[in-house]
Amino acid sequence: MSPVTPTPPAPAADGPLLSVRGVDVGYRTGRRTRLTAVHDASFDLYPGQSMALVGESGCGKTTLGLGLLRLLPRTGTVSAGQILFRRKSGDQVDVRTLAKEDLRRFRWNEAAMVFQGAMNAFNPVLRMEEHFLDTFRAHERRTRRPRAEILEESAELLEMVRLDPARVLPSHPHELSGGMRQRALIALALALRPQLLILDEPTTALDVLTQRSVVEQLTELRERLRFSMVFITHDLGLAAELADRVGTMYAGRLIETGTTRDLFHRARHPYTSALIGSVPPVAGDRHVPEPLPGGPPGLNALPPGCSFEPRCPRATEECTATRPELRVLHPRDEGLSHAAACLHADGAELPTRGGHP
Ligand SMILES: Nc1ncnc2c1ncn2[C@@H]1O[C@H](COP(=O)(O)OP(=O)(O)OP(=O)(O)O)[C@@H](O)[C@H]1O
Repeated sequence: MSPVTPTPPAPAADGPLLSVRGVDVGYRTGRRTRLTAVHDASFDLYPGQSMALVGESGCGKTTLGLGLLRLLPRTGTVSAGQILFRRKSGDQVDVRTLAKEDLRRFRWNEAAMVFQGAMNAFNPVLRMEEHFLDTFRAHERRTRRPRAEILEESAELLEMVRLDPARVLPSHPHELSGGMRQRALIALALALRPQLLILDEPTTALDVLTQRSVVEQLTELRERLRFSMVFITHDLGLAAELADRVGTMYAGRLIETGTTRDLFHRARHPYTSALIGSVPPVAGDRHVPEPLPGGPPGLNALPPGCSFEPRCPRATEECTATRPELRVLHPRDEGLSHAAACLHADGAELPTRGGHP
């Protein structure tokens, strides 16, 4: 079988692939009511970077991920900000302004999403080969290609994620294991060589060994195809392993961003520190996990100051009145600055007991 088509060179390394600026995302919750689930999100993602979004349930990670590709449910909208994306052509577009047809081409060709729980992503009545044929035919710019040619390329994609095409292509989704489906979904998402892959809890439904192999394959694929990744996870071990950058979200806001090392070793926001402290370490360091009591505030009843203040061991009176902005503490190029939204971010070091790399 012919080798997989060589990867086009990554876009000019002189600018970000994705520039998210002041993005708000909300849902309509009633005839006159709205809920802002993501507030003022801003970050730059450069070609080849992998960024994890972490935080407790309901903090807005999935909403932000879906918003970036305008894949929100009907009731959801990106209501403010810009999502600037450098296309393969080199032009920069604001994803918010793409017209329907252009948006359809943008997805899969330039950016693709791997959803949580691969079963729901596939149509149960279609064989896997149909899913590949449909994806290529619906999104490719080229003129209609013969079925055999597309299937050959699909087989190469499946081999790339170490699946046997002869077994997978004729099967229906339910005839495959969860791990096989998840890998097939990753292969499908990469079919048109997008520059950006957004993964929402890519390994959650899988057993530990299968998780491991999916993680290894993602790492390998990223080295080979050089796409950028934003992945949403509850699993801090996965974040430490797959990401070179992390963004912590709390109550709809990005409250700390930096390199993986910054967040796991030099966290400057008490929430990041508590989140890391609340899970067992991946390796080494035998700290006893300390649960983080309470939960994030309701999004329509946010406290006037810092949203984390009611749970924060460091909170002072000032924190009840002033909402801290995400402030750069350690500037670096390529979106890698360490920034935290805490009035006391310059204070004493916070415990980082994660034992993560
Ligand atoms: N379709 C929707 N309609 C209304 N509100 C929604 C909808 N989807 C999500 N929300 C609300 O938006 C907020 C953010 O949810 P989101 O799923 O983005 O958080 P998350 O951090 O990804 O959580 P999880 O880790 O559990 O997936 C939550 O308060 C949630 O209830």
